[in-house]
Amino acid sequence: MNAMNTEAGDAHESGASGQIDQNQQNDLEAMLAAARPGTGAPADAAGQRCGLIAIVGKPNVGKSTLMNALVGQKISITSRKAQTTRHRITGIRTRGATQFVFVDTPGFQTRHSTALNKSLNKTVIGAIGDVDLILFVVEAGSFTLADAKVLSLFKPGIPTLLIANKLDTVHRRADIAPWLKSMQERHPFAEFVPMSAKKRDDIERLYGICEKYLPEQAWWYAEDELTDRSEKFLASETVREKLFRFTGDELPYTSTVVIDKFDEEASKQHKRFLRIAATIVVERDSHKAMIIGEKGERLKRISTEARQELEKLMDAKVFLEVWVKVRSGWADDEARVRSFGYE
Ligand SMILES: Nc1nc2c(ncn2[C@@H]2O[C@H](COP(=O)(O)OP(=O)(O)OP(=O)(O)O)[C@@H](O)[C@H]2O)c(=O)[nH]1
Repeated sequence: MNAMNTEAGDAHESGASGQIDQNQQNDLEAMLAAARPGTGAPADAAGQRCGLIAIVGKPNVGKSTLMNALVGQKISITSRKAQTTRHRITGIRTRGATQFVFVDTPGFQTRHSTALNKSLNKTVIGAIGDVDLILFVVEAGSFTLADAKVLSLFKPGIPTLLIANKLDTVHRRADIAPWLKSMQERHPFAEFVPMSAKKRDDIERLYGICEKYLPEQAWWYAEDELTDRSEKFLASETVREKLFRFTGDELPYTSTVVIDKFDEEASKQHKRFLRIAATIVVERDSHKAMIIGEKGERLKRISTEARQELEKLMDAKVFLEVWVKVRSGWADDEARVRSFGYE
């Protein structure tokens, strides 16, 4: 794009001095239109960069917060509760000549080894095998066994940045330098980035650092695309976020949301009308009661907030039904985990 912009500038100057004729002007406009993203493959990818970036780390270190800040809009679901991100989610951001394609990964579970956790760990390994850059996120000043287990999965050869996140919570900044030195001995990190995913300036700096590691190639997506996940997936993530928000720390992370119906129907009153049915699957009757709440109040709030958010997200009128079902022990049952879509 840079090359194209320069040519456009030159043409404008010569046009102003009367040196460019109408045919040349038409040719130039056609050439610029062909190079514009979203109108088909660029005719000339000169100067464009594009690549995959995996954001990896143990649960709760701030991976979703980081990706949302980098993509500039909420895509992945964040919450104070660990393990809310189960799926591989991509966020896309195009800035200047560079397209950053982010892969968020589930928190790496080391403590329990149920079928669900094994499936999560497989997703992490799958996500980092074929990327151009890994952002390994840890909490600044801390390195635990869980961090070490994630780090041990990395294949040599993929440049890895150590993202020392939540720097704003470190009171003794003097401790960071020796800690970084000890990290240098653990892995050949390409660079160290002490930062806070909640600080705009740090996010800006991070784009500049990541850019260098992405190969020169034509963009894969249109300039304004943010995610390639389906609306159905976003619907289940939205219900799940509300579920965890309204149940706090009481509900185990093994609870999940399955979308049973996602239909777009014709409507005279609304430009889009979506009929969605979701089932929250829990392990125990007591969890079901907790979600439903006194006289169904809690489930009503979960559904209402999810519907309102989905209407904004999908620019549509949404009719949402939410059910709660008990499936005891499903997190231990490999076939069931697969039937819910966690490969
Ligand atoms: N103070 C501070 N808090 C942060 C920062 N980044 C993230 N957090 C908080 O840390 C908590 C966990 O953040 P998430 O982004 O959900 O973490 P995650 O790594 O995606 O977690 P999982 O989905 O469980 O794998 C949230 O309460 C965030 O608000 C930061 O830079 N500073």
